[in-house]
Amino acid sequence: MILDKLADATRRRVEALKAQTPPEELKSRALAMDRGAFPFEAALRAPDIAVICEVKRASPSKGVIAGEFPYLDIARDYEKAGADAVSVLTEPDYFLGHPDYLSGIRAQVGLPLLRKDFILDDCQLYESKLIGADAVLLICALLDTETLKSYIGICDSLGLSALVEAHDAPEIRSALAAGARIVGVNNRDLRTFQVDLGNSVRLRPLVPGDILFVAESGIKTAEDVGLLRRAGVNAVLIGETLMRSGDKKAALRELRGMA
Ligand SMILES: O=C(O)c1ccccc1NCC(=O)[C@H](O)[C@H](O)COP(=O)(O)O
Repeated sequence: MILDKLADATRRRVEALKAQTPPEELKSRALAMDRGAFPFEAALRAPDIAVICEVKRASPSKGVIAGEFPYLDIARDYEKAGADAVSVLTEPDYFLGHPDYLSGIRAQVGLPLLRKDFILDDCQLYESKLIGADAVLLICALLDTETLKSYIGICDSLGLSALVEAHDAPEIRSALAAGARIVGVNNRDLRTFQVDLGNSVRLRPLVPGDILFVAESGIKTAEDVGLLRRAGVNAVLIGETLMRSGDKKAALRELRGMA
């Protein structure tokens, strides 16, 4: 299954990161940074459904999405188009991402930034803070409840928000037991790559109203966003649809049903 391959590749990157910089040094440098005021969470509490726009070059399900990849222009276009936050894929092996994409975007874009990667070790949380992330993705299928809880605690100490991703009811229960303040439901089944927006709609009632709910993956039209808005979703995370659009502003207006 793809998650096993992603986890194996991540473990190799974690070893390389630790060989490059001792974990204690990563930790002390990250903790010395300003903690901030959790801008990612604030952005998701928008009056209408918030849109997190993703900078995504390739994916395991779709292969290369963007042959040309002017990631700074893409992120700046998202900001000009009225995105609420930007998600940046930094995973190099299957998504052709890089941590430098996030730090480069941080230098030029004022929106809250989500680091989209596969976190398996606390040193990646410190690294995420150091490269300029405001939020990280924690995936229930990769982390047990105790580890999620511990990582959310580290995120809190750094001023990072944690988007805790679930795909089914047991994973939602694990996310909530770990203290997640933002739960993301992935509409893509990572075993089959089948997308079903009904997954977010069905799981929405399991998450209390004071916890932010993000619907992730496979969102293509204003009708999709409307369905999720009516289901009480706080935010949508959209990658491929926006990446394939030449006019980000028009695409975002269209998705929000404002065209
Ligand atoms: O996108 C994939 O193929 C994928 C495969 C395995 C693990 C994660 C994957 N995607 C990460 C994401 O969460 C999406 O990039 C994000 O939700 C946006 O999805 P989309 O709008 O469908 O590009």
